[in-house]
Amino acid sequence: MHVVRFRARGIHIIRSISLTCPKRLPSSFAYSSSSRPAAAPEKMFKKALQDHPGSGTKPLHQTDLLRANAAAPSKPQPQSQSGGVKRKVEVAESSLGSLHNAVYFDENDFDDDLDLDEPQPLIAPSMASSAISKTVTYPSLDTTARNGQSVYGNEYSIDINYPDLPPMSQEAAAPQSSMQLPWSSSPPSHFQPPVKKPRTLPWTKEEEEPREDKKKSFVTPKRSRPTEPWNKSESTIKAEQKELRQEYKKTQKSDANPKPQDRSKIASVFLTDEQKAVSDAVVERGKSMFFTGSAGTGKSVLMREIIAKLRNKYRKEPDRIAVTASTGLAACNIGGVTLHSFAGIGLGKEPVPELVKKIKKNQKARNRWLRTKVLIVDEVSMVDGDLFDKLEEISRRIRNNGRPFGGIQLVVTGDFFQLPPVPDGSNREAKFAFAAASWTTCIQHTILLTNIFRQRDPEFADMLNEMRLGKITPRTIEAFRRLSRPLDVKDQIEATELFPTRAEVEGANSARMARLSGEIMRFNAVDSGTIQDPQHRERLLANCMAPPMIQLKKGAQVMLIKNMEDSLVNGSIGKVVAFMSEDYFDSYKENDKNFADDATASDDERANRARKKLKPMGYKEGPASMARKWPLVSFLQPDGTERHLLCQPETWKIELPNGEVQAQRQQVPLILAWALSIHKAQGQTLQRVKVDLGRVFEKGQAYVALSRAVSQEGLQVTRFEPRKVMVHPKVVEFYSNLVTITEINKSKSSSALNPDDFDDEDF
Ligand SMILES: Nc1ncnc2c1ncn2[C@@H]1O[C@H](COP(=O)(O)OP(=O)(O)OP(=O)(O)O)[C@@H](O)[C@H]1O
Ligand SMILES: [Mg+2]
Repeated sequence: MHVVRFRARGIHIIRSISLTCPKRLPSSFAYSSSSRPAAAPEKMFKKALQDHPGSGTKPLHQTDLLRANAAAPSKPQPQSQSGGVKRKVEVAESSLGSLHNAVYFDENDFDDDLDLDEPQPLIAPSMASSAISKTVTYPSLDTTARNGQSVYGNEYSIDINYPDLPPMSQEAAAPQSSMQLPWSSSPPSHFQPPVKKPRTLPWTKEEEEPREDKKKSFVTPKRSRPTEPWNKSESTIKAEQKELRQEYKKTQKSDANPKPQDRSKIASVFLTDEQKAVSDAVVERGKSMFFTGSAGTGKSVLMREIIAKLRNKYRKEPDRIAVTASTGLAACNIGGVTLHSFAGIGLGKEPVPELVKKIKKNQKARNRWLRTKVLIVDEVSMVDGDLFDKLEEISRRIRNNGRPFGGIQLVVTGDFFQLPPVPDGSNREAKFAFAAASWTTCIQHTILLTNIFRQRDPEFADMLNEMRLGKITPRTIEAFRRLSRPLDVKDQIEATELFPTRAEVEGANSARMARLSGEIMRFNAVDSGTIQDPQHRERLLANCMAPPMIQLKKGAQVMLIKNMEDSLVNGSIGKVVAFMSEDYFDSYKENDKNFADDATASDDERANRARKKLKPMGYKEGPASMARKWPLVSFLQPDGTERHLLCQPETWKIELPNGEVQAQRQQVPLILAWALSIHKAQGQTLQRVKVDLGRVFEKGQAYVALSRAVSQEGLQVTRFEPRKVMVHPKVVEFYSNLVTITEINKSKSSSALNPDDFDDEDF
């Protein structure tokens, strides 16, 4: 891949001009295509990461451009279409405050730290979920990308041979909160993350070689006859010793070679060159970066990788990394806290000196500011510019360090074409973070990611990119209007309808639930954490993806809201097929031969037959049936297969950088998914989506909603109106500075970038 650097106003673009079809990326993805050979992208990138001096507010001169090599892109990049976007863009009315209240979580996102000094209870481990799978043919299903949060479900794996990854170090794999608390007397094993035991139904046996531990659980271990220790013969002792040695060898072997499934769960995603370049710049060189790109360019995947690597880098001082996001929902998704919560500024309305006083009074908040070396900010498009400036000044003052952001390294991501900052109730128009006075001094490098992973169809990706930039051609308008037809689906999974307001979502989901017959099963969350005040805790958890209570019935359409395994990820859609206890579920595998003929039966039939067959075998309905029943969900996978998961409670944490879990929720990892709010859908990848554009009212909403879909076949759009595609002119202007390189390269081929421009001295 060729990498070109462009520097203007403190902005660098690392752009792939040529994808020489890297191992992991099918060449159909070579969006930005050129046939020139690559020239040491690593070196060029190093050059691109040259320390940025001072404010970086130089005006854009063409002489500022550097070229990595003589290869100009043979075809303009999709993003480059915004270059010179001068057309009038529609701006939505500002009086939308009431609608915002219905959609966004306003003060719920902004907690204060008053209760931080309360004692910390031990954290309960999350319960394991169990998975089973079988193959079913789903006609006309798109087989494209999975959910945005899956770093394991690499949808291109069919095309590419990946090398085996080395196992991740334990420090990297274990979440921060699993570290032993210094004051605790519990043994270290109590702080290890719970081991998940995937469970397999018998009919999956032919497809999947059972893992070592499963094999063990099926086989009754050989035991030597009990003998009094003083009454053992020499040969018995020798036999026992031999057995012990073999056992020991086995355990050693399995420790050295993690099971394939475990490895897939902890394995890193294969980053593309541009993603890797960003990761190296952040982790190895400590650069302050903003990486952005269209929906589906892997920003979230990259951010998760960066967080994992940084956690590994600072494994001895985990509180050096602060993981934050603009909203509670986004924070919950990456296991962090809101930016407000991290800062300890409450709503943050006061002037900086008052906020500084407030923080200084709060020892924990003050310590956070002093200890933090890297501040991660996800979904920055919803961070207010004035807040960014305030935080920058607060950091300098509290840390007594005059460098930008008090010397803290910033790692920021998001797409400003997506949802904008939440208005604060005043009439003031929300200010984007990039418009903050301190933005250019704090962000040393801006990187535009260009490979779109979510949509494999380049035509669809182009349509969405036009929409993103607010520059829709008549041809694209026509194409979107053609998508008003109902989806042609032959299985049970319906398209998830996206709505702008929560009320619409709740209305749609309850109407569908009411249509189902059958018993309602209610699942209440178990909340805990260091915040003892129930209201405060509730406020913190209000933005958690998992609801405090969920009602389900057999046949309910649900979305998985946690990454479980490579193909069962946040965003997977499925149907509840049964409710059963863990013991009952286990009975399947223990009696697998009895169910071998069940492959064609429905899950209900299977469960009934199982019950009948188990009874004569000594299965008692007693304790097992009294035990808590969990939803068994049949999930649809991108390749058209079906996979079953017994959905037992998972844990969501609101965790401070020092590992303190302010609040946590244990709940079944499901939400109803006939309908979903656009706010909750942000960041998701969905196979089947339905959007009524007549309802959208906010800039970026239409783009966020439609760009969740992976294919045109899986997208239904009604009332498509170009005027509904609202783009903020300031965002267009900001991005136009990032993408004018193609134009400039085209018009000024003599200023072709030279590889020598990427010498290391530039750093
Ligand atoms: N390097 C990669 N290799 C393969 N697939 C990837 C890679 N990076 C991302 N993906 C896949 O692309 C899809 C979109 O990724 P992701 O959600 O990170 O995009 P995003 O830029 O955060 O999108 P959005 O702006 O909508 O949040 C996911 O299915 C993810 O698994
Ligand atoms: Mg994302």
